[in-house]
Amino acid sequence: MLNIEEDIDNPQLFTHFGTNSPYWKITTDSDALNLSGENNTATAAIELSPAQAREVRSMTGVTSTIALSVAIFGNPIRLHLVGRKIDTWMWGGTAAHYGDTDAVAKDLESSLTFAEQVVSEVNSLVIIIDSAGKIKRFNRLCEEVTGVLESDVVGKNALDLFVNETQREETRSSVSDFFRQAKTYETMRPINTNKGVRIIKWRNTIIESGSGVPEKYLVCSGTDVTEELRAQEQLVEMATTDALTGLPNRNAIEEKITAAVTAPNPNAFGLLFLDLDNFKKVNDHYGHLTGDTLIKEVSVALRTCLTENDVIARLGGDEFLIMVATGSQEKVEATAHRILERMKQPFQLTRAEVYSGCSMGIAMFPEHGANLEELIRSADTAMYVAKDEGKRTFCVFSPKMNEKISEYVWLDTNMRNALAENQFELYYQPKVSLLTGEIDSVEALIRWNHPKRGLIMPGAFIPYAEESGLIVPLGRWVMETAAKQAGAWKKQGLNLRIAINISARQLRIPTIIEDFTRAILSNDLSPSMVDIELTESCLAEDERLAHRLIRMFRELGAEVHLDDFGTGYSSLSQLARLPLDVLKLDGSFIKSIHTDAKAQALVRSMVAVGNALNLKIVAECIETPEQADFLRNIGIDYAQGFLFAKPMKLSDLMAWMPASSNKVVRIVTKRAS
Ligand SMILES: Nc1nc2c(ncn2[C@@H]2O[C@@H]3COP(=O)(O)O[C@H]4[C@@H](O)[C@H](n5cnc6c(=O)[nH]c(N)nc65)O[C@@H]4COP(=O)(O)O[C@H]3[C@H]2O)c(=O)[nH]1
Repeated sequence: MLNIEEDIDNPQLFTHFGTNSPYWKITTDSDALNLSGENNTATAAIELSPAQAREVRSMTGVTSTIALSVAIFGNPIRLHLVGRKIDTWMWGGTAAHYGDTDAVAKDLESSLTFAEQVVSEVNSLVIIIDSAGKIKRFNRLCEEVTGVLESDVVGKNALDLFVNETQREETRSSVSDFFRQAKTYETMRPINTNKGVRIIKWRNTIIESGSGVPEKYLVCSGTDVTEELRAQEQLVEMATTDALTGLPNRNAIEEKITAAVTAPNPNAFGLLFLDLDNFKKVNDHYGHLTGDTLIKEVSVALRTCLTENDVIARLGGDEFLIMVATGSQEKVEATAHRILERMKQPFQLTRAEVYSGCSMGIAMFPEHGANLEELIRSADTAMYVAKDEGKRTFCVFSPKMNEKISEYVWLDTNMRNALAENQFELYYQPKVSLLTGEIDSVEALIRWNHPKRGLIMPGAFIPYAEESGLIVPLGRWVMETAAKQAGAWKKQGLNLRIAINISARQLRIPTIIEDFTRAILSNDLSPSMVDIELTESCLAEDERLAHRLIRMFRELGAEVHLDDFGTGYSSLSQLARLPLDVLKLDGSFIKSIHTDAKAQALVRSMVAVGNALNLKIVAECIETPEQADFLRNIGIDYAQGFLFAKPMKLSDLMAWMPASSNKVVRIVTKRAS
């Protein structure tokens, strides 16, 4: 271990400078070696020979030692200088005189060399700069990375050399703050390297100089984090981007919305929840690849309808969320209109040209939600209402919509139990011959006896059952119950046909024909005892499927009736193609039939169509004898309505039949098995 105090054998330095290790410096413009004590208390200029001065000036930026034989005020002394090149024009360090000078100097030099080697070889960029921003050290890695040699940069301003102009002033002030506060800190800076601009993470620490004039230095050790940052960016991008469309994903837009609503003075904005209409059909029909292409095309199209301040994200499937950067509801609605207009144009996909409408819900901040969850829920609710209102439209949220949604939630939980707990019941409404008054058949109409709510009519739950898929088990139950009833009547000697309603959604059940056949056979019936009522919407959804199933029902012996005729869009040619038995005129035409000439003309033309196609015609919702007379006079065969009988429970129907001799002449048994 080095003990400087004990090794002193010459008191000269202490006598002159008040210290055994005065500071030394030499500049480019003079060969005098300047020695000075602590706080410049005592100074001396020692003339060196040109060779000695050259030797001192050969010291590099890396600290090293040299020994010189000089005289101080005439007294010879062997001085050991420890120091380095400090500036482009100055060298400096600490001078000492030791008894075992060579050994000590060697020891010191090897420690310094070791430290220098560490600085040089360490796998970090190391730059040491002084409080004026001038470079003191620039290690090997810095040289490699920048292609600049240490000897060329020592004494030059680090910021001017390596920090780009835009960041220079900011960096300059943070460096001087740093010298003032002398705390270690980390910073990330782009620097120009021979591989282009790289991002370096710097750990900056202040150290006091160990030699020469006491000075603070900034030691910056840096690591190239460009790749790491890039990887992080990629991760962030993956976590916030929808892979299919490249749009922001749910996380990304939710973050934006949260930031917008939690800002100190939040601005009003609109949220637009968008869901494609009939996307499932495209997927089912053309396959998922085409479905994906459609989603991509739609995302491009949607962007063209937005301003650059709006944010659009794909939430998944065919759902998009748009944050419209305006506080005005009118402007959000204008955006929705633009989208609807754009979506009227077809999308050209590889295998097909596809029209894809959309339904949208709008929620405004802060009126329709104070936070992310409320806003998205409101926009989503409004979107569902838009779907419910016939799709290809948008709705602005209103609190009333929540009632509708809570009704859906109620239906969802209660309908599932209702089937298991036998709460459904079939009512029967007779269809009579207008000419004879005979009962032709009955229509089975479903009712729900809820233990608390009482009797619930089908209009209140069938649409929901269709949407949720509950229509599948419910429809099967109707089929089985109606067949069982027809079987029971058959056993009693009463051959009364029952018509059941089948919705468009039910036609898509692959086992529908099988279910029908099983219901008929297990009740020892012929299918001709059960008729099928389909609405025009069944034809609109998938005409080919409807056509095929109608044929199959008829091959089994069932009659197929087209319900609510006149309300849909069946063309004459379409009607002519369908193998139907009966056209059932919609009740809406009947209401004013005996007074309104327009309604009369319409009904007459529908009757003409029916006759031309050789179809039986049934009119529904007959409430007055005048309506019945008019319809009879224009040649309508059968009718159904409150005038004859309301839909009745089984027991009421059975009670009504025998006592109805003034209304019902007799029960007809046509095509009975
Ligand atoms: N104002 C008035 N109304 C009359 C008159 N005569 C009959 N009605 C009503 O008109 C509707 C006729 O049934 P729909 O057109 O098949 O229309 C049915 C049918 O589309 C559907 N539905 C009923 N039961 C079932 C079922 O088991 N399955 C399916 N999928 N749908 C059903 O629910 C709709 C409504 O059924 P309901 O409420 O029972 O309403 C029935 C019936 O009660 C009348 O003179 N005046």
